[in-house]
Amino acid sequence: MDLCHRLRDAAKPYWDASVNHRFVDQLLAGDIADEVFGRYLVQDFRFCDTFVRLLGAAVCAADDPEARLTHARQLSVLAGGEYRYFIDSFEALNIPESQWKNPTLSEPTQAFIALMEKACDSQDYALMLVVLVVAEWLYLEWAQRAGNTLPPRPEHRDWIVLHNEPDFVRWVGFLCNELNRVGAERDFETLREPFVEACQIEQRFFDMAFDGMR
Ligand SMILES: Cc1ncc(CN)c(N)n1
Repeated sequence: MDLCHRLRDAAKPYWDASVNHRFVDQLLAGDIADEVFGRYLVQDFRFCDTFVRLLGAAVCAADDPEARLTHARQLSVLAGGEYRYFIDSFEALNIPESQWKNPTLSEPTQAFIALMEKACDSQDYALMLVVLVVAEWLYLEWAQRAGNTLPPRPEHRDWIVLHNEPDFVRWVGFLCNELNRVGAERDFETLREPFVEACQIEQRFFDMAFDGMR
């Protein structure tokens, strides 16, 4: 079994709970409450801001010119289509700028930002890849649960498609190959710990969307 699959196995309870979370069930069915989805998107917009910093740090830390360019290309996706998605969705959900610009950060948002900043500050490419792999591979797995019929509302449908379209599949494949490559010589425990922590936060992030709801 390759390193990424060993890491995923080590985090199995949190990984599976996230991929099969009721948030995902309701998003795929298109019947997620606007209040729940809106709360999630406002927090996720803040997550994505630090995620951009993490990708920028990976551009600096990567040990291979081709890998640097692949990370740089993905930055343009975040700054382009994904940014547009957030702005359009805030409008569709009637969330004013005053609410999404400076929200109070939820506990899992703070925890994820702290984990990403720690990886940035470490200048350790393998640690950056651990967080990138969890964030992207776990999202690919839940988005691949989508069947042929996607929900009709663009804010639901596009969030799924952004995470299962062919370019995203290739991006996740690249990240996993990179972690398998640069993590091969590393002590497993030093990678397992942040990997499991990131999976735990992913689960709490979906939980948070239902805060105050039944
Ligand atoms: C919390 C979280 N984790 C992962 C992703 C996918 N980039 C995201 N948008 N938000």
